[in-house]
Amino acid sequence: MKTYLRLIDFAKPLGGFIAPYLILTTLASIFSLANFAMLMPLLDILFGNIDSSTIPAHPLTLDDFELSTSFIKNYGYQEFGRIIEQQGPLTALLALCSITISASIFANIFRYMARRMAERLKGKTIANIRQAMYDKVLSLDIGFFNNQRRGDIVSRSTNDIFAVEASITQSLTTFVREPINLIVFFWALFSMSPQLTLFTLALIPVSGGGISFIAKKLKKHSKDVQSISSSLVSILDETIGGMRVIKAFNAEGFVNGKYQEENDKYMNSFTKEANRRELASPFSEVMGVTFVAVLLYYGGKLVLDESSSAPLEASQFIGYIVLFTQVLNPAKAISNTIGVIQRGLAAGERLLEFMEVEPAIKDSEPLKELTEFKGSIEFKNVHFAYGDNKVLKGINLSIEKGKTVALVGPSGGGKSTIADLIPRFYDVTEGEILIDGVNIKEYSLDSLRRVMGVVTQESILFHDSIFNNIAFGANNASKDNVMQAAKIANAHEFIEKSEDGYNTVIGERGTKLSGGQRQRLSIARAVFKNPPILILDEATSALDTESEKLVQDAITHLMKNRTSLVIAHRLSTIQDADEIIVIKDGGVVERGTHNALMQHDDGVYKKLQDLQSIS
Ligand SMILES: Nc1ncnc2c1ncn2[C@@H]1O[C@H](COP(=O)(O)OP(=O)(O)OP(=O)(O)O)[C@@H](O)[C@H]1O
Repeated sequence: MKTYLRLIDFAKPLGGFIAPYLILTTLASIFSLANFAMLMPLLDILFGNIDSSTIPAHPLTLDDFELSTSFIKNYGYQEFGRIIEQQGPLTALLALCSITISASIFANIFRYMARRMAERLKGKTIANIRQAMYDKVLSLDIGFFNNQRRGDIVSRSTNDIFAVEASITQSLTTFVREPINLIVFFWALFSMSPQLTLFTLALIPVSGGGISFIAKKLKKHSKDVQSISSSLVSILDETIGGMRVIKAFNAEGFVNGKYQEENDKYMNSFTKEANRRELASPFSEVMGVTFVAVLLYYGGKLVLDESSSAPLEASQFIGYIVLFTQVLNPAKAISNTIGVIQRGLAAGERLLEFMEVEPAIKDSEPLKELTEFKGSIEFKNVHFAYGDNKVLKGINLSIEKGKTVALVGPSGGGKSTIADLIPRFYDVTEGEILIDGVNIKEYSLDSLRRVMGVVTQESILFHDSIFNNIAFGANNASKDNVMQAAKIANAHEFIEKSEDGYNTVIGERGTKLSGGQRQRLSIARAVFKNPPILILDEATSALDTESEKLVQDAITHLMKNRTSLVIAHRLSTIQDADEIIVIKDGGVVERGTHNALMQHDDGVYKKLQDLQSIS
């Protein structure tokens, strides 16, 4: 119930929905009741039970109106009697049929209007949930995504949202609409024969109990189906992302086997769930027919037994049975909805579980704004671990304003991790990082990240125009500024040659561009942002000489007049750095200028340098 109430929150505000929906539904229900009730006078006209003798000695007028079936019946029969007397039974039949059609038209107009409202609510709910999911994804820290499969999140935001949406809106509409139908129809049934109606009411809990038992059984399987289907999305996502490798390694069969295995699991779970779900329908069907049969027997006895205290006319009894079948529909709808809700709740729990994840990195109060970078970035005895894996062990370093510090060292030593700590992609586990003497945790994340630009080893581009990729995150960027940034990053020329220039849409993750072009766009993006601090994970090693020179030039332009932390893989690029820090196994093993480090004959830097000059 708690889950349900929290999910309902996404459908809010409900104020504008409930009242009009209630009114429209009540009107629709009253008109359909009128529609079905016409059967009784119809039968009575055919059997000759209505004629001029049904006009009482003191005819009823509308002043005598009261909301009871007996008034409506007597008044109606009196009027039909009049028509038969004056114009014959055929005209009365015609009048009756016209009333039936009109009632049906009105019932359907109101029902349609109510449905439109319900659909709008559905659309709104789904949009709200999607937005909340997306907001949550954006708010989470990078570390979260290391442990979570992407497909799982994608699946939650599609399959689970649909299940939740169906269950919430269906429950809201069913639980508003069907009780009204039940009240209206039961009111009619009750005033036609209290005895018979009390009898049916006593039977309802029996079928209700059976149906809710099945609904409970449904819930467990739904959870299995949802989680397997998200695993399928994950595999598909990984397959598309890794298509080159799959093909190059002839691994189609291998990945297909994995997919098939999950798919079979899905099929089995799905079938199990569907079998149970489908059981609900025949179960309630048989229940309904049994109901009617019991009712036929009991009601038939009342019709046949002339001496009964509450005798029933045959036409009334037939009318009663028809109305009663209409009561079964809402009852069935309610029981179906219980099944849908159970499924929705299983999906809803998964969604809420995701929405409850607190980002590990967030602003702490009171906040300081880092408006301008004035002095230095300092690492003081910084330790860091990914879970239990201790990666940094007591790093001390300082980058003065305007200087360039380069990190070099063997792969896996912790260089990228050091870089990730400055924009707080991760938080230190021990020690502190200061900017202008203040712990970076005291600054707002927004202002901290505003003063720095990050160029990563892998150029991350979005499926959008080149213009928007360069001006990423900025509203109303001017064409001149974007072009200027592209020129500095040596990207202007190739952009101009692309089919639509700056408006060319690059494929997903920039697949339509070469590696060097992608990197120059990433650099242009950093130039455009124009941050005082630059964090650069160099990736020139993957490029050919021509392209590398263009990228290297771009980087040199980018670093001009900035404070930079550069992770260098090609040592030739950082020889002019103010300080070179050699990182190995999570610690600083050497530091100094290029010339100073080259003096240590058996130093790590010298060895790395020698290795690279051989290759
Ligand atoms: N997201 C992560 N989750 C867990 N462990 C990680 C994660 N990223 C890196 N590591 C581990 O942390 C250690 C340091 O990695 P890091 O990427 O900082 O090294 P690096 O010096 O930048 O290496 P390279 O030069 O190859 O890029 C490695 O042992 C790596 O396995």
